[in-house]
Amino acid sequence: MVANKVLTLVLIREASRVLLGMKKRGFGEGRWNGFGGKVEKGETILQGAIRELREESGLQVTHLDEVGRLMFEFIGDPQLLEVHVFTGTKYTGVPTETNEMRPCWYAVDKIPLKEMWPDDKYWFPMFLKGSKFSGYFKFEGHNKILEYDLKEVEKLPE
Ligand SMILES: Nc1[nH]c(=O)nc2c1ncn2[C@H]1C[C@H](O)[C@@H](COP(=O)(O)OP(=O)(O)OP(=O)(O)O)O1
Ligand SMILES: [Mg+2]
Ligand SMILES: [Mg+2]
Repeated sequence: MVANKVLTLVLIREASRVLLGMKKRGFGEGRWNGFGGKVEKGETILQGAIRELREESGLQVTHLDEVGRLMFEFIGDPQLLEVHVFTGTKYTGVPTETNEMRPCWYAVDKIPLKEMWPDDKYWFPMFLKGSKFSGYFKFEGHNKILEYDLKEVEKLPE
């Protein structure tokens, strides 16, 4: 058995806009996404989310809410990605471009779904209306979803 790779994804939200970043390098390069990355040894998943947000956007938060749990399988890779999606509305600092991300606010009705991971078009609407969601996506390469399962949930799995 291979342990899942645990990742975070943070979406900072205001009433009518969401902060996204253009990923400049590495996994998901060239796509708009939330901020996040690998959870490191010795930190909780929430601490990892807060740290990655600061490292990649310059924003500081003390609190985030977990709103989504997404599992990704890539054909040929036995390791599943377990992505914990968080959101927050209160922050300090100014979004700042980093080596990894170029931040930009997007109006909630102008989310650039065609330039995001293909799964986002399924779950982003759930996120925007304030629901919690849990999903699984099976990818062939980075562009093609072979199958998926997604539902709104009252409570995220443990
Ligand atoms: N299918 C998918 N849909 C999506 O919306 N976000 C995804 C995704 N698959 C991965 N992600 C997110 C999760 C996480 O925020 C990011 C991948 O982590 P990163 O490569 O950014 O890790 P790090 O920021 O730790 O990078 P390094 O510090 O360079 O190792 O992409
Ligand atoms: Mg990252
Ligand atoms: Mg990292």
